[in-house]
Amino acid sequence: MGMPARRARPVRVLVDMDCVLADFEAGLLRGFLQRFPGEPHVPLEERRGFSAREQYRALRPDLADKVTTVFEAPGFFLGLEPIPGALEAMREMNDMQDTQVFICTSPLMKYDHCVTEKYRWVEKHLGPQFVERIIVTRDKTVISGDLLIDDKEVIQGQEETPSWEHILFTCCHNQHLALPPPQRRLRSWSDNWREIIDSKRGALPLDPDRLGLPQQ
Ligand SMILES: Nc1ncnc2c1ncn2[C@H]1C[C@H](O)[C@@H](COP(=O)(O)O)O1
Ligand SMILES: [Mg+2]
Repeated sequence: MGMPARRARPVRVLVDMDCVLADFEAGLLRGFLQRFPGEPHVPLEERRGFSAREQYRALRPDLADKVTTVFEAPGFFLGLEPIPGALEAMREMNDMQDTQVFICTSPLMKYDHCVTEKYRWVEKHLGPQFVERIIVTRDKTVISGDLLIDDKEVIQGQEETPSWEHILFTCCHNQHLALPPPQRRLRSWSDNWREIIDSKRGALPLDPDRLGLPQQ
């Protein structure tokens, strides 16, 4: 008998929510302009850095609290528009063989509306089967997966070497960043996310069922 063949493990993909599935940045700007007309604002093409709060603070210190009131307000997260192509990609990914999809999102520290509305957003746009796939955590490094598709340029936490490869999802605030090799980007949901998932399959053990090998 040779080495026992092990059953294939599915590729596990963790997909961030804000700026990857739900258009946080467009919703924030729209909400800010409605709530504070006449105040200076940061157009999307001028956004730099993950924290909108810090960029508004740099524009004028009192704007930091003003912009924060927009995303802490009831209805903000539920009202976000889906990122183009995101819902179709999630459904297709979820139907792919040997692929597990989870939505991995961080709540605001002021979580009152945010957490419930994230669940309601997923149910509204993707349906109840995806509600079962939601992981809410302030620390994504302790969640195990093969890929994390996320717009935040640096993802840190308790685990120094997370199991996943971080794929940077392009968003207005990160589009100008030059990534250190070998970090990869997904430029939009029209970009080749299938190829990125498939690139992880070679590293996994082979499935004896498919090869006609004896099972353990
Ligand atoms: N671009 C952003 N600016 C400020 N705050 C943001 C931004 N994107 C997301 N957030 C908030 C909303 C979420 O509750 C947390 C974490 O988001 P995540 O997409 O899970 O990193 O921060
Ligand atoms: Mg995000």
